[in-house]
Amino acid sequence: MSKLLDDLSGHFRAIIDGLGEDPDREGLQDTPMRAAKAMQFLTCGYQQDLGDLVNNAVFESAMDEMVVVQDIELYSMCEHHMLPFIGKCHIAYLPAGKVLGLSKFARIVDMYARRLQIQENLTRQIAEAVESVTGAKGVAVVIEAQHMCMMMRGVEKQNSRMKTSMMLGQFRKSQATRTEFLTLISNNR
Ligand SMILES: Nc1nc2c(ncn2[C@@H]2O[C@H](COP(=O)(O)OP(=O)(O)OP(=O)(O)O)[C@@H](O)[C@H]2O)c(=O)[nH]1
Ligand SMILES: [Zn+2]
Repeated sequence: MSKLLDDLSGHFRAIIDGLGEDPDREGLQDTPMRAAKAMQFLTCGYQQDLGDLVNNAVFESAMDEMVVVQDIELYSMCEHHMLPFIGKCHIAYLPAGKVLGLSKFARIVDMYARRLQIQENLTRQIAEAVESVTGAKGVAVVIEAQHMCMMMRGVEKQNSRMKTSMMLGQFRKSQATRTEFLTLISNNR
């Protein structure tokens, strides 16, 4: 077992103790280590590298129209409360001679989502990553998500959703390109 995991497990034991629970009672004995492993998984994006993740899956293509990958599930952790926010991510790009392997969009989303985040920064980081690996003429990212810190505590609003968008290159310059993207993702919902 790694020292990091052992340390994290010790911290979770202290949290359980701090909550007034008995970390040694039967049901909780393995909980600190389980929680440590779960938290390590939920933040494993810190250990990933964009180049390794894309693994050269960038292919030459004469395709120069918009490509959209819609409804990529997203699970992240808000950096203010360390509670989950959950939603969907839509990505579009205008290829400039190169297209990216389809699964890599989801991998890029996960790499940045599995960190402590705010939704706005997550949206920007995904857009910039897609731009840097594809050299696209434009990239657009929209995320719609629900934040557990708004639902389970605090203002306790169950139906509000946060929508964020990041438009780069042609998507920022051209209203028509932006509208085409937003129309495409609003169909078939
Ligand atoms: N902009 C943005 N805000 C977020 C995100 N996740 C959580 N927050 C907000 O971060 C803010 C933190 O506010 P604070 O007043 O410091 O914390 P708090 O007392 O727990 O706030 P309440 O949630 O209002 O009870 C809250 O308004 C949260 O709703 C996010 O992804 N983006
Ligand atoms: Zn929060």
